[in-house]
Amino acid sequence: MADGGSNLKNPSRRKPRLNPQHDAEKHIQCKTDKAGLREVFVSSYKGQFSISIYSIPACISGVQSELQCSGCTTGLVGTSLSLTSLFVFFFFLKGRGVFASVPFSKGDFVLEYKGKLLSLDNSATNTYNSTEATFLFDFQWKGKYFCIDASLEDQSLGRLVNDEHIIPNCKMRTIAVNGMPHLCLFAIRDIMAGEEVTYNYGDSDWPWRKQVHSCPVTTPSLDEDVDSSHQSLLPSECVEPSPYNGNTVSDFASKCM
Ligand SMILES: C[S@@+](CC[C@H](N)C(=O)[O-])C[C@H]1O[C@@H](n2cnc3c(N)ncnc32)[C@H](O)[C@@H]1O
Repeated sequence: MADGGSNLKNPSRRKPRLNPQHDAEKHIQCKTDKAGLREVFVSSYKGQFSISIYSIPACISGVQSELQCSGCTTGLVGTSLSLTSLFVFFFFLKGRGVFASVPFSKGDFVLEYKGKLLSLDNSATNTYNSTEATFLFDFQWKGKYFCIDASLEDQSLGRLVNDEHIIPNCKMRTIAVNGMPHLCLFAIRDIMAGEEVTYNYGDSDWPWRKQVHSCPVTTPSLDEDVDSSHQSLLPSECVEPSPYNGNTVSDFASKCM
């Protein structure tokens, strides 16, 4: 019987799967995002809004139906249900997110969280507004503290991946290239085409997590996970400056070979 040229019928002719670590290194060096991912603005009502109950933070001004955070622009707009209550409902819009347009397998490299690498050793003072601060990712590497500042709108996708602390499909790990750390997302389970790429932002009490989940699921884990998190940006902290006073380290990335 003719095999029709199908790789499915002849496994030896299938393209070998790239080692995920090498795949990550290749994309870091080429400074490109992987094919098979796309940016989507999450704007429909179908599960894209979360409803949070939260005490009224100091940065909120206004009364009753027009409460609005003076510093935040990430969808932090809410309506007071009761003047006497310390609680208010907020409707959070996720904004942009990253979706897989092809399937990914458990273990695959998915994306790099690109940005400026800042170190506590560097002395320049950076200040961020509340929106920019949501793109700062703190992590430890070789016993030192670093931060990836992804606040610049650079068209990269890693900075647009949203938080999911119960059933994330990716986990952040550090990958060293040319002696410098890079933050990369790897799939911790199979990801279907059409699924949103997510990871756990860390242990902060993020306001959008206040929604009720009826079916908690245990999160699978990988070794060598990075001990890291986005900087906490609770409404009451939204004008706090970044603790990082670092110079930009921008010359570590290799040119595409
Ligand atoms: C690093 S940015 C992610 C990209 C962002 N969605 C955007 O459009 O720029 C982090 C911000 O996304 C939003 N976000 C992330 N995960 C979310 C979630 N699960 N629910 C609601 N908003 C989320 C919050 O506004 C958060 O401050």
